[in-house]
Amino acid sequence: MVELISQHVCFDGVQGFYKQQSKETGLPMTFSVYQPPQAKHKKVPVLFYLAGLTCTEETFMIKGGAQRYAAEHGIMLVSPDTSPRRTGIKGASDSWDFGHGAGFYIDATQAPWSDHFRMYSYVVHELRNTIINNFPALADRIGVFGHSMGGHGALTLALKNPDIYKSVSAFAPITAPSQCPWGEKAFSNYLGSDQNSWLDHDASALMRARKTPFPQGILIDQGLDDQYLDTELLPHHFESACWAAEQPLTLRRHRGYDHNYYFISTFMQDHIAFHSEILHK
Ligand SMILES: N[C@@H](CCC(=O)N[C@@H](CS)C(=O)NCC(=O)O)C(=O)O
Repeated sequence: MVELISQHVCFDGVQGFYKQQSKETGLPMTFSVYQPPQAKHKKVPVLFYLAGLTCTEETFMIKGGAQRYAAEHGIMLVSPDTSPRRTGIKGASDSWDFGHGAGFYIDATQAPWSDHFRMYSYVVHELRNTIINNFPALADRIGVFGHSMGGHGALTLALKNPDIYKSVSAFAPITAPSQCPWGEKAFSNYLGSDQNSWLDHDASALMRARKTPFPQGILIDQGLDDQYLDTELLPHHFESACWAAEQPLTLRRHRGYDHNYYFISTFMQDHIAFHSEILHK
């Protein structure tokens, strides 16, 4: 059962915040949905947005500036929280880049995380079914995008499920988590020390093992003044993986922009248009 927390008219559509008891995480999960005005009369394509470290289901809806463009294109927006909350796991709130607010869109295999930190199955299966069953959503026209940790989530979820996600893009994604401090911290705790298991959640490694998974292209925007560019994000790894996989990639590097939502909102219009063109075909 989906519980409505609040809703607001926005660009003639409806911005809503919801809560649902999750079977995957075993806890109540919050999520947000923007229904464009077209959804009053017909089912519309759906675009999932996965946010970054420390964010919630509100961050993108408040700061991304996406609703105006989603209303123009007739696209529904869905954004989950970035992890289960109030897990009771010791230390889960101690750091900003791991635990609560940092689910990394994977299913943890290691205790004590594995009971609740199941964001991959929650987003790919449970939340998707919730949206299809409770909102005017077209089940076969789903795209995914995200930022930073959520950019990693978008790329890996799409690469693992090209049958589900027809379009994928990202803002400043973590592209090779098995080779950066954020990813190493999360994966060693959630997945354990066997680094082979990490590669199944590493966008660059996944891309290298595929052949043109998204023939209509992938769009990535990256700020060149992003403080995490050379330590955590490493877009050149994904760029060379796409080259090896013959995957068309538009990777735009922007002088002056940093890691935050001022950067994201600047290029939001292009991302919504990119997804709309593929999802409406
Ligand atoms: N350590 C800092 C930075 C965390 C950070 O930059 N998070 C990014 C995602 S990796 C973000 O989107 N923050 C939310 C925001 O800018 O509103 C904090 O806790 O605020």
